[in-house]
Amino acid sequence: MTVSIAGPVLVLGGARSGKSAFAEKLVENSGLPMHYLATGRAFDDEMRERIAHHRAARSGRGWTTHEEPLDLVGQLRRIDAPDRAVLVDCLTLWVTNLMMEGRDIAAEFSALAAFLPEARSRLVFVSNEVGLGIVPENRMARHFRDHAGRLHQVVAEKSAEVYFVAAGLPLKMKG
Ligand SMILES: Nc1nc2c(ncn2[C@@H]2O[C@H](COP(=O)(O)OP(=O)(O)OP(=O)(O)O)[C@@H](O)[C@H]2O)c(=O)[nH]1
Repeated sequence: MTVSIAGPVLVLGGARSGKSAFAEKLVENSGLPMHYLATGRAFDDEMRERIAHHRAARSGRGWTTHEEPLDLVGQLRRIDAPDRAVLVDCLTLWVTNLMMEGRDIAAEFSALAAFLPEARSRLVFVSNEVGLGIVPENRMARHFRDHAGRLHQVVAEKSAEVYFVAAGLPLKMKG
């Protein structure tokens, strides 16, 4: 059964919540050509292994993979096309990469917000909800948490559907 994706979709959740698997299922059920845009970078062997595992799990299932750690909006524009689904995994790693490179975070978020209503492809964004714990002691972690929270609000506002996934169970929050 195909289930259409009406507009941008945001899938939030904690680590190992099952958010990526749920987002992949949404895209696979759309019946559209499937593009996976990874923002993650392999900094060490453990991350290299995780990425290899994800690539192996997607292989043979019809996914085209793109890797773009920084220029998310540029890459979304480059691959934008009607009748195509694009899964972005994940927004929090994008924020991490922008912070590490000292990029203008507000300008990047505005560019994404401006692109969303123009997008022709069906977009599904995965992101980590990192704002539920105690206030981090470290300044950079506090900034990261604030940026992620702001970005989620921006994307949620422009999304047709928003989900929160915990323990593998999706809770629909919008749409
Ligand atoms: N560079 C690159 N990164 C990838 C690729 N496939 C997956 N990733 C990254 O792997 C990350 C997810 O890895 P995990 O840490 O295992 O997943 P998780 O977010 O903790 O767990 P879930 O809640 O189940 O999604 C994503 O954010 C992607 O950016 C790929 O082909 N290339």
